[in-house]
Amino acid sequence: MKPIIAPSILSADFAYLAKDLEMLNRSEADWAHIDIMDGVFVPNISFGFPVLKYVAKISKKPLDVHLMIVQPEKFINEVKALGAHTMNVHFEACPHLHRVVQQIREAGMQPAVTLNPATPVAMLKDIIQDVYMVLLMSVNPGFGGQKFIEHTVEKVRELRALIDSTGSKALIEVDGGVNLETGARLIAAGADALVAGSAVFAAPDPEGMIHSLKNL
Ligand SMILES: O=C(CO)[C@H](O)[C@H](O)COP(=O)(O)O
Ligand SMILES: [Fe+2]
Repeated sequence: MKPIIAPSILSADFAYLAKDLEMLNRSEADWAHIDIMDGVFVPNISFGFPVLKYVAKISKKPLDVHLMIVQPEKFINEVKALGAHTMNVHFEACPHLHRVVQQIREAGMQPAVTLNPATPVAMLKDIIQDVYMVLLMSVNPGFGGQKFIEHTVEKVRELRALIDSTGSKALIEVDGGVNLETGARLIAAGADALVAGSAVFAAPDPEGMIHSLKNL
């Protein structure tokens, strides 16, 4: 099966965002990955809902929303109003993760749990049956264009084993430093979905790069 490809608009040209979103609409991308940062959970601020309202208007791709913010449960209604497909919340930002996952599902979105590089896969044991997807960060969240953390490949294998041993249907998505080389190894290890920011938007032919990632 071909991987799900979710280009991250964090690396798009914000001055010409509509142009980049229209490129994504034409491309073989499956989802548009949306990185929301609050300057508290991560040391950077990206964009918020007033901007994303227009992104949602132009994008024809389902939105894969990655919230790098504290108390993400406060924004379930705002994410829902965007028409988001997936709402990714960080394990490290949610002391009451089970409740947040339930609330996301009740709001009609697919709940996904994201792990920082230093959070072990084993922490997911009691939530893996309840989530649509697990997003493994392969860089420390906050910035695009960082170097891929090698240990993520082993984490994908561990997560695949956990999913298979519990009968969960959770998808495995990986985010950070994904390109054709790291992407191929992640898929071989059992990843279902790849997020790619700079690999797509800094490529001479972004649409061609999405095609190449899709056909890894
Ligand atoms: O969540 C993120 C950063 O926190 C981004 O999705 C990720 O960094 C994508 O950018 P790149 O592919 O350039 O690493
Ligand atoms: Fe992301």
